Amino acid sequence: MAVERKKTLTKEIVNQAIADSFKKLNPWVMIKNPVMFVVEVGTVITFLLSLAPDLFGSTEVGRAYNIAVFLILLFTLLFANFAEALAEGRGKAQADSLRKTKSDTKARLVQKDGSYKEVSSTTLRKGDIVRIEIGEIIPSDGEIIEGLASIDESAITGESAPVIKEAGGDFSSVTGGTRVASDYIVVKVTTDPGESFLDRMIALVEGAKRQKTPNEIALTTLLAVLTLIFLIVIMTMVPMAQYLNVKLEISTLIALLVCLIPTTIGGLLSAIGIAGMDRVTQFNVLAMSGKAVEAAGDIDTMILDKTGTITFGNRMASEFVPVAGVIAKDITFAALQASVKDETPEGRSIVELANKLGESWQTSAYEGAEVVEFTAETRMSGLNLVGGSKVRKGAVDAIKKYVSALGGKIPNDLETITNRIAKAGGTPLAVAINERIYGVIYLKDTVKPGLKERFAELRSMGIKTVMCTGDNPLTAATIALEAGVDEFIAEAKPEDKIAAIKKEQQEGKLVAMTGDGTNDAPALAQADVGLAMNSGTMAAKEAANMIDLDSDPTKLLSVISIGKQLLITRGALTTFSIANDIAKYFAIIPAMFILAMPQLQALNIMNLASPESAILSALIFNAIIIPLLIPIAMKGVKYRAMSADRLLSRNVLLYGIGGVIVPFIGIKVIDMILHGLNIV
Ligand SMILES: Nc1ncnc2c1ncn2[C@@H]1O[C@H](COP(=O)(O)OP(=O)(O)OP(=O)(O)O)[C@@H](O)[C@H]1O
Ligand SMILES: [K+]
Ligand SMILES: [Mg+2]
Repeated sequence: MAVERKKTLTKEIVNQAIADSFKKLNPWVMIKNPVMFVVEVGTVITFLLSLAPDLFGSTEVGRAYNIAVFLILLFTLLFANFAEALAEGRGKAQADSLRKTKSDTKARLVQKDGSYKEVSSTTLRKGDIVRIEIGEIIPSDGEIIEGLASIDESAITGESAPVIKEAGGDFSSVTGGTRVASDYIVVKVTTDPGESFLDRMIALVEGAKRQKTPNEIALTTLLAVLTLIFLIVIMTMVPMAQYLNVKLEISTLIALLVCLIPTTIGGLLSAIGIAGMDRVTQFNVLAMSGKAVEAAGDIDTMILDKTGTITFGNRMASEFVPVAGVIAKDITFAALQASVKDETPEGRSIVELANKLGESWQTSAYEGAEVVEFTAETRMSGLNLVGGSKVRKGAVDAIKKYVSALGGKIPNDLETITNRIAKAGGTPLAVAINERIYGVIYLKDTVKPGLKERFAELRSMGIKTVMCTGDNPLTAATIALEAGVDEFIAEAKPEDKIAAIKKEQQEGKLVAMTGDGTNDAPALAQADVGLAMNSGTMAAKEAANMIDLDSDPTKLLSVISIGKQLLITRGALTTFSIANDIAKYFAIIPAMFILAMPQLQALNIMNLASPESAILSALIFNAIIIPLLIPIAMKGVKYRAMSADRLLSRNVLLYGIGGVIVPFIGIKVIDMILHGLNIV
């Protein structure tokens, strides 16, 4: 396995994170986090005061006190940086291992005259044609235009079982860096250097292009405003204290400010976001943005495509059923004619079955015939023969319409045959030559196992599942029942899939869509969360904002849990951070004013050893709470499937009340230790 994804924190990652904690002290980096930037300014000022205590006027505190405040502030910064660096660490390690996969490979470029030329994979551009033989690494992303091969994708998916890829249809895309395990393929390159799937994956896991999510930006703004308010409050204390004849030391004011501004959440905020994205990657899902992961946490409706998503999508012809008055040989031959030029897996399986039944064809007989390719729009395909005959096969309703328009009659038993196939979950394709319907092709597909239980889980979370398919209503109903989705939409064209999503969105709902085909691409782009199957087409993968490397549609369930967990963790630690202030008030304010106003003794409920001890204890608590909370920030607050209201009240209670009580105990304990050690 080339990618070590399951590995937790290694010694190297921790060492690297320690080094990065110092690098991140760079003010240009720090200014992106206003709360910690204020701490950094305070650190610089107390550093200067440690060198020259009288720098800003006469003082009564000693140099040692200033040095203590400076060091605690420095550690506060380092702890916050460490949290972020640690969260980034695992992704960086994974990116390094992916980069090894990307190392320069040789490519066999197919030239205009059909001859081969060996070139470096880094020179390949969009539109180039390359041939890859058994055992070789695929040099770039592309679509197979010739051949069928099993591909070992373990380099990117970590999954060792090879997958079959072939020209035509929804399983034709290959990824640079994967290996051809059998046969050969000819591939048309679809990306220019530097823009490949692997490049994007590396940038993603490394967090190079990580952008703050709207939620994160909103919270950062709120924290910055809180910081500003506390800054103003503390500045107005100075004239007030002068009036009361109390001397307020600058280092004490800075300590107070740092204790009151939300440093806990400010220090952990980006670690929470990065770790959330990393958890998604652990599940073999590539999320292009944190925004998509957060949106997943709030999803109301999930729309799934059928073929290739709910089913495996390797639809194979299993039977040709003639309508009354047509002999078996004629329907078989009609089906064959309709499919000789159809490069989709469905089309090829029809040709194979016809061959097996003893029908063959001469290529020469079809020279000059006009190919009518399958589209999701027409839901038909076929040939216009030189003699003028038009052979068609396709979705039964589409063929019925086609034949009726030509003045043809619909056979009486067509419905019975179609219903039998559809009720078994198969896809019926009607076959017609001109205005006459000959019979039906039975295409078989298999529902992926284990879907029912997982959709039931989604239901218990209050999420509705809707299957949206191009297939007929009866097949759709059968598969919907077998898979356990709540609703289904049949005979859907690409625009109907978009319309279904828009309708839900207009009702104010957040919609997730999973799909694999080119026809799903617009819908994947329209959805708030678009999850493409890795087995699917490039178009689908490009339109989506998440890709499941295991091609499992229920993977969204894990992403939803992670999204919810991310939102809850952020909320819980914000609550905790702000609730902490109460204890710090009671520790510091009495300590600052007690000499001038003995009445304040009543506020000194914590009974701390001395004013200095009170301030330093609060500041130390403020610093060490950051590393103590790193495990929660990284792992996330445990998420249990329950209603949003219960979840909220539970967390407010736990982290709100905990946030008030914990620092009282913590500060008191630190004070006792400092006093016991005779430090203050
Ligand atoms: N090669 C083909 N030639 C003719 N008709 C086809 C062919 N492939 C599929 N069809 C018909 O067209 C319909 C629509 O196909 P499309 O690929 O858009 O959706 P689907 O595969 O049925 O469902 P989904 O959207 O869930 O993947 C199919 O249900 C089938 O009836
Ligand atoms: K604080
Ligand atoms: Mg599909």
